[in-house]
This record gives sequence, structure tokens and C-alpha cells, in this order.
Amino acid sequence: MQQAEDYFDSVMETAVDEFRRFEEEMEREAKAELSGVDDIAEKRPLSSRLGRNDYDETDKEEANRQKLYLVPYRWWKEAQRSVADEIVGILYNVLSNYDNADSEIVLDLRKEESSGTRVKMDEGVSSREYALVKEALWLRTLKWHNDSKTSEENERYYCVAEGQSQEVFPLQIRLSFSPGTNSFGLDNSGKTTIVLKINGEDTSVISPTLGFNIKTITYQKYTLNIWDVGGQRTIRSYWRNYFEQTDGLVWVVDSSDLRRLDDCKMELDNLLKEERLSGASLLILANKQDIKGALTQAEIAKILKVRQRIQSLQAGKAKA
Ligand SMILES: Nc1nc2c(ncn2[C@@H]2O[C@H](COP(=O)(O)OP(=O)(O)OP(=O)(O)O)[C@@H](O)[C@H]2O)c(=O)[nH]1
Ligand SMILES: [Mg+2]
Repeated sequence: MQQAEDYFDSVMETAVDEFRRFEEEMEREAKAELSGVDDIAEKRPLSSRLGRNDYDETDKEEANRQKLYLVPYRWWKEAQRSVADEIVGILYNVLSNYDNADSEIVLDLRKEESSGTRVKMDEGVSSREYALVKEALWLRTLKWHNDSKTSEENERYYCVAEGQSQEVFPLQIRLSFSPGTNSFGLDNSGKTTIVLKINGEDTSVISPTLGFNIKTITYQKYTLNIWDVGGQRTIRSYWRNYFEQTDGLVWVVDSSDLRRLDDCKMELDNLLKEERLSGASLLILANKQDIKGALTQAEIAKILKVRQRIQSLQAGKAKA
């Protein structure tokens, strides 16, 4: 039991690390896009700029983390002219489960496109689109909005300047990035190798996956998140954590590992019983076709007896 708990902890740690890496990547992109902006303001945490005097270590950490703010894209677009001419935020399309009776609202963010082609999008911005901007810019934008509102209506609303924090509320949003396709299969079948190959990455040094890897592949306006989940026996009980919101399932078979084909069939049968995967498409990859004695696609299909669920059966020679 303790061993299971330890293992679960380590898997969660990997997940958190993965998420942090994703966050860092977003941050790097945001920084690159916003590089021309005066960033004096961001060196001080928001709380101190809003008049708090109890600046402590936590604030310091917060400041170092370089917060990003999600703002309605229209709103941001409007202010952009006066705040930071050619500098833009990152455009995201946000989907939420707001209609569900769930206790938490989860927002799914899909990055719309790279900043280079943004101009074309300006006209058709929907109300669901948001921009991700740095804290310093957010403050300046907010101030610009308030100032223009105040001068328009000759009435004082609120103003985010030193010491004035009325009507600025912290908002915490729980975010989840929806998986697109999950790849499962017994250990050593070649899942990671295939995902790396698809992504054009080096496959010369491969080690068993102890948690999972996420790869995001963008093609034109489509984004595919591939979750490559480790196949070792001890990890298989965690597969169920990855079933939610899976659109496609790729099952990778080591066609040369004849001894484990029964095991492979049993695990696949178990997956196919899973209610949460019933809407997902299934693709079976008969991998390692280059190895002498490997079974053919047809032979694998016969053994797995899943013809009715197979959309296409492909031989993936991940190595070749
Ligand atoms: N000959 C041959 N070897 C392959 C092929 N695909 C993968 N391999 C090798 O098989 C081994 C296992 O590959 P991985 O991609 O780590 O397998 P995996 O399914 O991700 O394994 P786990 O992460 O443990 O679930 C590695 O040594 C790969 O180089 C292939 O098509 N042909
Ligand atoms: Mg792997």
C-alpha cells in the first residue's frame, strides 16, 4: 500500500513538473511577444502596488513568478493602441464547463495561433477569446480603460494606481488542458519512440516512461495533444486517470513480442470495456515490423479480435 502511495506521489510529481514546464513555455512565449514593454512595474508584486505594506517572502516569490493575466481579447484589443502599440498578448480560445453542476469551473484554453498571423484575426474575435498578458501590461491596460471611462463620463469609477485597490478582485481560475489522443500499449512496445518520431525528435536514446509525456502537435489550425502513458505493469492501473476527454486512442503493439500478445489482448479488452472511452476512435499500430518474425497486421488483428473497433490498422516502424 505504502509502495502504491509512493508511486502515486511520484506520478503526481511528474504531472506537476510537466504542467510547470508547460507554464514556463507559455511564459517564455509571452515574454518574447512582449519584449518591448517597460517592465519596471512587474519587478514589484501586485499587492505592493495596490497599497499593501506587508510585503513578505511570499510576495517576493509571487513577483518572481511573473504572473500572466487572462483578459477578454476585445477589451485588450481596445486598449492596445494606447498601451503598447504593436505589442500583443497571446490569443486563446477558452472553453468552460460552466453549464455543468460541478463544484469547480474548469477552463480549457486553446491557443489560437502564433502572433505573426494575428492581424488577420482581429476582425472576427468572438466573445470567448481572451488574451494572455503580463502583469505590468494588465495594470496599464486596466488603468487606461478606467481613465478613458472616467473622462468619457466625467465620473470617477475606480483606478488602479498606487494605494487604490477598490473593486479589483483576485480571480483564481482552475485550468485544465484537455488531452486529445492518448497512446497506450504494453511497455516496450514503442509508444514513446513513435510519438518522438511524429514530432521529428531524436529517438536514439529512449528510456521506459515512468509516468507520462505530453506532446502537442500543431498542424494548420489544429492542435493535437498526445499523452504517451507508460505501459509497465505497475503503471497500468493509472491509465484510467487519462481516459477523460480522450478523442482518440492509439494502441501500440510490439508485433515481435509473441509471448506477450495474450497479455496485450487482455489489457486492450479491458480498455475497450471502459465507458469513458466509448466515444473515442481506436487506432492500432502494429509496431516493430522490421524485426524478423514479427507478426503482420492481419495476424495481429486476428489475435486481438477487435476488428469492429479498428478504424485502420497500420504497421508503424518507429525505428525505420
Ligand atoms: N526494432 C525496433 N525497435 C523499436 C521500434 N520502436 C521502438 N523500438 C525500441 O523499443 C524499445 C522500447 O521503446 P519505447 O518507445 O520506450 O517503448 P514504450 O512503449 O514507450 O515503453 P514504456 O514507456 O515502458 O511503456 C526502445 O529500445 C526502442 O528503441 C521499432 O519499430 N523497431
Ligand atoms: Mg514510453
